[in-house]
Amino acid sequence: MTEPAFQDQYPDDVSHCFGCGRLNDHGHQLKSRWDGDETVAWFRPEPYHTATPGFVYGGLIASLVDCHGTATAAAASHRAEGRPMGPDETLRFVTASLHVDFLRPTPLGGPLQVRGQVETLTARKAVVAVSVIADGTVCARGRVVAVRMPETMGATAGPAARIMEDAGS
Ligand SMILES: CCCCCCCC/C=C\CCCCCCCC(=O)SCCNC(=O)CCNC(=O)[C@H](O)C(C)(C)COP(=O)(O)OP(=O)(O)OC[C@H]1O[C@@H](n2cnc3c(N)ncnc32)[C@H](O)[C@@H]1OP(=O)(O)O
Repeated sequence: MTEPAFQDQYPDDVSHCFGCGRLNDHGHQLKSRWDGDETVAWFRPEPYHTATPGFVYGGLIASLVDCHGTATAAAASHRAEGRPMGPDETLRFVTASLHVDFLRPTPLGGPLQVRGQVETLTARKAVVAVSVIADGTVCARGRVVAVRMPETMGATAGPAARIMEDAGS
């Protein structure tokens, strides 16, 4: 049986992210899982994710790197601390820094493989290297610095909570 994706184990209050939130009907709903010591996610860009005809928009690629990187940070922290993932037991990370190198045009049409490797991990911070691969060719490489989420960013912390409620999500 396939393991549930990291993002499917996030508690509701952090599941509205445009890149990966399972409660965001308008978002990408990226799903990341372990593959040995690395992590992997698959995403098939739609025709409307175009940069120039036939190629994927770079902002979408950055979004995939971002959400796969932060999810990898959360999962790696759980693994390192020997804590099971789940809605009551959450180590939450947000993006402090997002760097992407676009090595070659990314073809639109097939699935993209997004792979993550943890470079460094401390209690408060993870650095994750991410590759975006189309048909076996690495088209973009990124690096995400993910930091444990401040309490002030939770969904119940500000105006966002009200907006989400109004939107019915
Ligand atoms: C597997 C199961 C999982 C289960 C459960 C998981 C739960 C899921 C939880 C959550 C999911 C959320 C959904 C995903 C989100 C998607 C990603 C986004 O779009 S997030 C939005 C964009 N990001 C922001 O809006 C942050 C805004 N910035 C901040 O709030 C702060 O600046 C923050 C928290 C990033 C840093 O806070 P400070 O400034 O108080 O922290 P200081 O102590 O200065 O830094 C901590 C460490 O980070 C480094 N650092 C900080 N900023 C850096 C930067 N820009 N570049 C490099 N390093 C940086 C520092 O050098 C320091 O490192 P040293 O500990 O000394 O090694």
